[in-house]
Amino acid sequence: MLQLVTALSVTQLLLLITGIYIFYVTISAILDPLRSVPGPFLARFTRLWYLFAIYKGNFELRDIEIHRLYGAIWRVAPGEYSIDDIGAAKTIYGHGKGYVKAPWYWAFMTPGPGTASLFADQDPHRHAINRRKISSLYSMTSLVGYEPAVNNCIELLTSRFCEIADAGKLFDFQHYLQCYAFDVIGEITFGKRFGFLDLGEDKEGGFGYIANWTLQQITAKKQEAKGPNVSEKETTPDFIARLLRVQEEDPEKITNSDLFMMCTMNIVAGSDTTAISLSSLFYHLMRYPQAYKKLQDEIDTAARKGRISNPITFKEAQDLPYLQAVIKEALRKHPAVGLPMQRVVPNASPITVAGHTIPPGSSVGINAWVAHQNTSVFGPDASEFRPERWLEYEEQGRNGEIEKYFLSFGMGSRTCIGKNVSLLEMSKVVPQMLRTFEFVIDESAEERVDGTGKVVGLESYSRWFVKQKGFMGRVRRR
Ligand code: HEM
Repeated sequence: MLQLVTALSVTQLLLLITGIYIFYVTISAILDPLRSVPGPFLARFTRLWYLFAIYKGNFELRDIEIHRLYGAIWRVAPGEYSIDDIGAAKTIYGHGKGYVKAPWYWAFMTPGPGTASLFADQDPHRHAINRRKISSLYSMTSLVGYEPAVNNCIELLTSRFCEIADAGKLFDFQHYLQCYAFDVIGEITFGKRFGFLDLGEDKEGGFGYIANWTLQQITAKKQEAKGPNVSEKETTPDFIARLLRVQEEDPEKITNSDLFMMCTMNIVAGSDTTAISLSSLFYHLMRYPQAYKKLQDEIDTAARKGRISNPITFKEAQDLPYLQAVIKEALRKHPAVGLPMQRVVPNASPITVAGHTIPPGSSVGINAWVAHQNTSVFGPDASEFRPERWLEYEEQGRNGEIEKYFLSFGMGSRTCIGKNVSLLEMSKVVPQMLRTFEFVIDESAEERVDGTGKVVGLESYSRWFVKQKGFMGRVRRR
């Protein structure tokens, strides 16, 4: 046999390998116990269909479209399924159900043995230990300490918008909201901004730039901690200072690689997501003038009656019901993550969706974009931006029920640890901007239209995050 193979030319060998591969995937597809699950033909045989669909940059829309065609489940790749089922969400993401993150998350792993980013870790035990180490830094009580950092960045964003308003310039909203989100998370994490708002521009270099910057800040903070100014050390409220204090007491508890991982995670997971959500919020306010006016009235009335300070505190912002409904609706309408959040079906807890029992080892996930367009949960107007729906759910006592399918921050044990931080950033910046400026979308903004010609949102580009582009607008002082 070996002699036969070695006698083949390179072309013949390649043809043989291709033939064996095609035979293998065809037999696997025929014998697949879930062959009745619908989906694109190619996706039965290869992951390439899924990879290509993601590469095109608008998978979230494709996912909605295909669910409309096939219902609650379709195959994205062999052994991998996209699900749209509120009952399944509890099983897939519920605490203690044993559904771990799928191998897809390896793409986000940090190099190095024994280390794993909190976001990508597939080991539930190690993940729980690491999450516990830092969860208090994201708690509501810790947030008060981060408010001055947010205030500083709001002040800078206000200065940039004043300059743009006075120059009568057209500007890209997404860009400035991105600068804001990066600088806030920089200041919260390291007590130091990236400086994007100071310059009005961000820096090229992606993850490499962030990793370098993080290392520099950790080194600087460690030096500072060794310095004589102990009183400053004790009052500094930033994230890294708190971690260093824990490390000093117990170096085993927070290792150097923990420090690096936790700080970079804040930047990587917390900046684009917040900028995307804020862009969604400002875009929808401008496209739904009634909602804009209602929010403006709520803020102006609260300011007139002295119910909000300048700058507004997080506590005061939480007491503005329409503002909170607008934030939630912006998160619902344009979730930051645009792919199904895939988990592996465990032996102990299989799942049945639309009559299909999915075997252990398969990958299943729900895409927040699909969930949030589900009309049986969010009503026939699910595709509309209507903040009032959140106030109605509350009145009807249905909040708990709806929350089960609100997936902007994920769900269960892997739910977003930075949720409160992002709500702090959003809740403060929106009223501050609206009481100072008037925003108008420009006709040159790039928008998505559906098959009927209806505008459905801003043009976006997605791989994992669904990032808006061409969000051009104007700002005037009020
Ligand atoms: C509006 C802003 C944000 C959105 C929409 C968002 C969304 C999400 C989602 C959907 C997940 C779960 C992903 C999955 O299951 O695959 C997640 C996890 C995570 N997020 Fe956020 N996020 C936001 C802000 C932040 C901020 C500000 C931080 C940090 C300060 C942060 C840090 C993390 C971390 C560390 C995880 C992994 C948690 C774990 O696996 O235990 N996020 N986020």
